[in-house]
Amino acid sequence: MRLEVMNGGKAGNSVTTASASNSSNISKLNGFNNKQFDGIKLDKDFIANLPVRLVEDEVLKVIKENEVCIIIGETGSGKSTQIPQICLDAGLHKCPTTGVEKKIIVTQPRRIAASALAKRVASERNVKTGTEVGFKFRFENVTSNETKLIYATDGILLADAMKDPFLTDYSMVIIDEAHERGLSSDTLLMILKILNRKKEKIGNELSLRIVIMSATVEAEKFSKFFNNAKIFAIEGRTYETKLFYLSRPNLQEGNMVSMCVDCVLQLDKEEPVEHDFLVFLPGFEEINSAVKLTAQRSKEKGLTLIAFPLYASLSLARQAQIYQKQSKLRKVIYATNIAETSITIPGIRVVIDSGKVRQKEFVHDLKYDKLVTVNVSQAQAMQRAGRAGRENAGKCYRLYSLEEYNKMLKMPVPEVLRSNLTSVILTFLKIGMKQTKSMSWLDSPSKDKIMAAMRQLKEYDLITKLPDKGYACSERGNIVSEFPIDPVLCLLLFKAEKNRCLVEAITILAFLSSDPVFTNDSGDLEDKKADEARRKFSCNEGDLARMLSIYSFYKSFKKNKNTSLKGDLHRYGLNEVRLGTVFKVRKQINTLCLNLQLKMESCGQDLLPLRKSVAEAWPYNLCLFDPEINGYRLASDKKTICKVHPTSCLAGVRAHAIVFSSMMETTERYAKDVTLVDPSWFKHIS
Ligand SMILES: Nc1ncnc2c1ncn2[C@@H]1O[C@H](COP(=O)(O)OP(=O)(O)OP(=O)(O)O)[C@@H](O)[C@H]1O
Repeated sequence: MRLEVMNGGKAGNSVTTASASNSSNISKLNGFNNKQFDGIKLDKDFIANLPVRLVEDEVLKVIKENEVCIIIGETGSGKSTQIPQICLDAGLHKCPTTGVEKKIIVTQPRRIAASALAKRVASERNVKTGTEVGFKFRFENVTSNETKLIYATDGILLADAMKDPFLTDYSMVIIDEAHERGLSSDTLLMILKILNRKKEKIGNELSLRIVIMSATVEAEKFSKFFNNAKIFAIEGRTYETKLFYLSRPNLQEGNMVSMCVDCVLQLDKEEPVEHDFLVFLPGFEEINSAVKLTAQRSKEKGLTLIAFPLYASLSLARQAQIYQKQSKLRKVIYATNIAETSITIPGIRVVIDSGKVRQKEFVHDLKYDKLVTVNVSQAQAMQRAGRAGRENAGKCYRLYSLEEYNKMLKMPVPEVLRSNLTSVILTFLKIGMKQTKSMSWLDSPSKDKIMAAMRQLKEYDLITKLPDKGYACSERGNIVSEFPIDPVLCLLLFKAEKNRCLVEAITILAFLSSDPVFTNDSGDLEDKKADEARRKFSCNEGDLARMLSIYSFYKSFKKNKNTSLKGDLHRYGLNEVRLGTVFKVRKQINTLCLNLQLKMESCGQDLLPLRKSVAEAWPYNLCLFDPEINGYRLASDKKTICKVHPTSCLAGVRAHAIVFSSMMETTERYAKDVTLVDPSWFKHIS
């Protein structure tokens, strides 16, 4: 198939004010040739000519003079790597009033960006990562006492804020890629605003600087939110990215994978072999298919293409493969939106954008999350295009027409508007807010949704009414807010403690808050092998029971030092890295339960108490089998029908009643991680 494309101009061109166009410097800087450090090539002139560096003094002045400011600049202009260094070199890691040494923290929506940026900045400063510059995310802390500049995921800073809302360890917080509007970064901004207001009230002097950065942020909205904070725009981009669109609207939605692979094969004929490709697809299923198809087609045609997957649940080691230089081979990386912001992958000169992204949406009426595939926003499309043209001029092929692009939303829908609000509200109450009315939202969810979340929190006994006015976290709510898991999932702990099976519940929660452990999910094994593995561990009681048997299998292998854990687990169709994560999460939950002095009891082989606990914790997730439709109906809303997910132990079993842990909607609605229950148990559950 010949892909018809039309030239659509260049990426960017949206900002004005401090002009720093350096295009005249670029031709002589092609290629990095100065110095090699940590495997990354650096060029001092190149850095000095980044648009941010050309207006360095103005940037610093704005940051110094304003407690809160918003900085916007094109992709690749040097925001994420240079602004934190400018601040560090100016001593802004010290408390502005007392001069005490603190830290600057820069938040990123994703782990891969946090670690890549820290490594890049450490290299630029000629220091080892983890000394002056480090990074932090769940289960990974590459910082030390010396660290003054930390790149971290926004979830990590949010966890810090829950413990210390005044963030006293930091002199400065930089929220990068604010346009993404993830739940953690929005919640953080709301906490920072409250913090600011509180400081004003108690007459505190300047102690924490806040900088909000993005290429595409809705600057005015953020400015208004922070009391008309100063906006500073940096003009200029390093290299051009030429945009191409389909000449006609894309009507082949179901054919996204083959369309992307066709595009890769076609461009392979046109582009020099040293130009690597980055292809954006919505999820790991499409990515694994695309990697396989590319390998197959490349072999058939004798092409020199090597394809890599990139998505969040891949191990960090496999993610890092994308950075390896491939001599005489063209690297083609198929990625989710994990590669959309902040990262620079050396060698990428061409981006192919399917225009789709997969995201979670909460169905408020029925109280479950569904996964949907939607069009990206224009802001996301711009970020994707921005991954080319970082070391040299680049190209971006959009697999949609200009007309389709113009119909896309300008900005992504903020996660707070499509999420269950229970955890956000719990966070607010935890930091001392008493009323939903006084919570400031960047985009306020509807009153109905806020009220529904409050009802759910009350129902689950996570909040209590205060004698005067408003609410506070209940004892149970305080406990739940300590856990790194969804509050609703957490309810299982309390029911299990009562039913004397907390040990089992902890293991299950560790599995439910980690990625699936069967290897085909990471593309390592054929589906057939993973299916075999699933059958091997299958349990009549359902998928949560299967998790327990996988866990004890893993533990016994781990104990046996004579065997090769990796080889054995692989043979059994299990992913060692993911099981390792489950192990760590389990340890974390276990420690929290011990600290809280919960009764650590096990139900042993008899899983009845555990199944009852599941029924009591998630009664809304009860589904009853309907032979007429050969499927299930949600007990709380009979119109809602679903199937058991094909990867479940109970797929194909006509069980009378089941409770699911999550629901997934693709072309069909699937109950996932299901447990066999008895409908009579529900009569006693309020
Ligand atoms: N890990 C890296 N390897 C090679 N070059 C890099 C790396 N990180 C950054 N660069 C170079 O530094 C430039 C500036 O990167 P930086 O991430 O600071 O820009 P940015 O304005 O934050 O971009 P974005 O908005 O896309 O995140 C990039 O265009 C790239 O040329």
